[in-house]
Amino acid sequence: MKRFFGPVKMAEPRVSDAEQELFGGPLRYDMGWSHHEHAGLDLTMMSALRSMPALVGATLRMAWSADRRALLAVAVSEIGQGIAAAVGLLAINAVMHALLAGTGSAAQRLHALLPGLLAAAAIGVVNSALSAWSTSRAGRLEPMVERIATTQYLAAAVGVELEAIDDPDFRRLVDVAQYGPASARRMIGACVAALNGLISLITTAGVLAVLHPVLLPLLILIAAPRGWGAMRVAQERYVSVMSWIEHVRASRLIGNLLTERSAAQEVRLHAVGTFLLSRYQRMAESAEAEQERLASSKALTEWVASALSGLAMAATYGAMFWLIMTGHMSLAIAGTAVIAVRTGSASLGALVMNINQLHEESLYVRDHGRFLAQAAQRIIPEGGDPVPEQIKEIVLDRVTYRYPDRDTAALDQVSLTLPMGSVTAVVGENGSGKSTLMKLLSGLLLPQDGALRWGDADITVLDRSQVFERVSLLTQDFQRWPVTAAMNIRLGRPAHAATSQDLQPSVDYAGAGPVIAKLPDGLRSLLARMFRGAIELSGGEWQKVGLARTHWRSSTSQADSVLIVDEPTSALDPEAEIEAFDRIRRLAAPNRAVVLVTHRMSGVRHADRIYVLNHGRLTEHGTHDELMTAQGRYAAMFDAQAAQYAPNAGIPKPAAPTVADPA
Ligand SMILES: Nc1ncnc2c1ncn2[C@@H]1O[C@H](COP(=O)(O)OP(=O)(O)OP(=O)(O)O)[C@@H](O)[C@H]1O
Repeated sequence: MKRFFGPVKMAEPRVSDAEQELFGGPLRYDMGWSHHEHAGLDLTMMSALRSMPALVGATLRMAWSADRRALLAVAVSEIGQGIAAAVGLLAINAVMHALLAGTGSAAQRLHALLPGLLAAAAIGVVNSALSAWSTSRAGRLEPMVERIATTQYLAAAVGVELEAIDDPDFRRLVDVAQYGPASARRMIGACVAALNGLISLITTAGVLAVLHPVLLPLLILIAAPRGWGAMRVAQERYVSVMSWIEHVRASRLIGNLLTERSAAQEVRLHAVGTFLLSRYQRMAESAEAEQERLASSKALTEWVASALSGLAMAATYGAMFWLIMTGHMSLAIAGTAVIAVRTGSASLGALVMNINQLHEESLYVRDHGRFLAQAAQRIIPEGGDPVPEQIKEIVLDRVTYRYPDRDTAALDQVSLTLPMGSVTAVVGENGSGKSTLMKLLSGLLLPQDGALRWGDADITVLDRSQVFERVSLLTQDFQRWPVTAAMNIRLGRPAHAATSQDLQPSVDYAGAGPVIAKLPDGLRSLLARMFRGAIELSGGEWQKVGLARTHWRSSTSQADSVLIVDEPTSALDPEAEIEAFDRIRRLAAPNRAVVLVTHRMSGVRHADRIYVLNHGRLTEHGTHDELMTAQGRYAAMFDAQAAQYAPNAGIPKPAAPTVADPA
């Protein structure tokens, strides 16, 4: 019994050996993120039914705000169809009476049939016209609702703090919620159909109750098992989708890697292709096994539901037979009742299916709603004090930051000052916290301890959008937008209109002139390999376009600002690298502080101040000469790099292996 009526449980994850091998275990949601809000994961029938009105209400509110006239038109036409169905039944009842209970000759009885038949025909015409009207209005509403839900989803995703995007739980919610808009669209159709079913059921039930009171409960008995079956199947499917979503995503990821350009070389050279392909197949097979399990479970549930419904149908006809035999029901009424029970059970069955679809879709709409609610809590706050035009310096005062899923702080009590007009370099080993420091400086992350001040104002009281306005960022993994070269530069400050002439100084500044000259359409060339006629640039060429974008951003604002460059030259050849560092230094202006993060020690020696980060702590700072004299970590890093280029250093000898290589 529990198998059919208990809460839907997630299938025990069966770990495929491919998953174990590639990911170290099963890739499944533990549903923990759902649990904390809705204790006991609301997948019982009653809780599903309880939460549905609110979710249907939310979708209808979206439809109302999209086009209230269309929504009203749908409601009116559906109510009209329901009334037409009841009037149609009454017309049939009149026909039955004329046929079975009428008196007179056959011709007279046929004449008496005519008004009822004509009325039924006219009602049929009205009904189909109303149905067509409803279909056309619902067809208008559906894409609008999907668009509104998608826009809400995207707006919420772009508006949240960077910390939320880095949070794995929130990221999962972002993934799950993407199904919400399409479900909201389908909910409109399901709402319309459910409304139609409900109204025609109410009217049919009204007619049945008038014909004989016992017919109504019997009608409900027929449809109840089907309703239960449909809901149960929907819940099982939802739980399955949720528990397998990571698995599906992982096997899709492997599939994509096999065809991706960036992986093409290793796929071939290391024979990764055939290896991953076999794992992909094994993972797909375990997903297929889950589909099969679901289909068998669905078949069993539906079979039980149909059997129970069939029993109820037999009981109904048995009761009618008994009523006729005992003279409690006339033959004419019984004839109409048979038709009404058939129409009623059909519309009840359809209603149940529609409510089931509503329920299934509402589960996804609920995730969408939950995402919007969480995003609203993690949104970058709007408003705040304006950032003063002149700020003199940006100060970090004993700032600490720890990523949500980490035990140790990425930055620990870091203090530094960035005066306007200066170039500050930050160096340190991999993972020492340089990029985290840049995210804090730019206002993308907020200090968890300590303070970050722009001039005299603490960043927490400032209008963050104005802080962002003042920051230019060039990172090594800057976005390569699949748009034209001109737009790639202009996206540094998209709100600022720009002609090709306006962008030319930025192109010249970045030394990107020869790159653009090589393109078939100059700045108008599309830079995206996936589109026909588009061009792909090399890594170094892209970096020049990135530098031009940064210049465009910096040159379009005169207010005091900060320019952050994080490994800007990683893909540049030695000559271009020297030029690039020179250009970056030249960007330091009286109204601009430049912060440079790099592993290339030659690029930092001319910086006004150099800070050395080690395991999230600032260990040294000073000018190049001061730090070299101090003979600390900086001097060691600088000497190590310089030694590789010293004229008499020769080719550096590889260190002797500490463990003998058996190969
Ligand atoms: N989004 C994140 N979520 C969790 N931990 C992170 C995240 N980003 C960085 N970290 C961790 O924070 C620490 C500092 O990382 P950060 O990227 O700031 O170092 P970095 O000095 O810029 O390194 P690299 O020179 O390799 O670019 C590392 O231990 C890293 O694993």
